[in-house]
Amino acid sequence: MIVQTVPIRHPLTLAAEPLTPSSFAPFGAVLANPAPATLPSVTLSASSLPPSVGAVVANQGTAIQYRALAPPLRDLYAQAASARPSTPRTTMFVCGARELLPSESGSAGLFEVKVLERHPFTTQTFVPLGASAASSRYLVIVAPSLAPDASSAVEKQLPVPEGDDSLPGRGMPDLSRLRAFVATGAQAVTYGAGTWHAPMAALGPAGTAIDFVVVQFANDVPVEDCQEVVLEGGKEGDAPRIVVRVPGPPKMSKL
Ligand SMILES: NC(=O)N[C@@H](O)C(=O)O
Repeated sequence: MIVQTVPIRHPLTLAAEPLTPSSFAPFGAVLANPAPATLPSVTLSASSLPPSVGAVVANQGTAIQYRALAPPLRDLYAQAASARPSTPRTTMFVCGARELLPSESGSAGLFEVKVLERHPFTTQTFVPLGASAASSRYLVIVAPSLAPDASSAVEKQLPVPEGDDSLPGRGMPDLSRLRAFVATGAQAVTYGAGTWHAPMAALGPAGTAIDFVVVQFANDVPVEDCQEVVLEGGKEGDAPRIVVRVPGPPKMSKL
């Protein structure tokens, strides 16, 4: 549900970066095969598996399992004011490719960020389904939280988990520190609990879509499940906007 309108005070154009586990670590986790060239085999030795992702040979040598691919999913609804219990949810978002604004710089185009949202009590994982690792792409846009504004009555009333410094906290998004990442069809992404993020933005030709399996917890109390803010630059034509410069798709090599 929409909880607040946040004014855009300064125009911002930021370049989308490639999504990597380390660059995205402050906001959540990237899920991808850590060693795509390593295939399971009965003769595979532990030393040829990547370290620190919990790699083990599984299924009688016919699989590799990465047991520590990402931090555990989080369900913090025990702290929700309604006391309404959560349940795990597996849903699907069919995300149509977003229209990009024209850009003069030779990039694929510009994506305008108009809305951010957070799920204060749950992680949320998006797994692209059937997407091409080489050609499917989507934008992951996130922002850290500002320090809480004690003078804001709206903010004070928003339900968020308390007393855990590892969480982003109650504050509104820090628009000056927004980050944008380009993910490929070979990557899934988990937004950390309470992390401000833009609604999923699939990239690609008009009329195409990416299907995502989405895994999260929810209790059906709208303000506890999803808090949205609308970013507003004002009514004038030259009002400040936030735009992400999206690089063009990778060139396919011809055989
Ligand atoms: N991220 C996204 O596209 N949407 C949501 O987070 C949602 O729960 O609506």
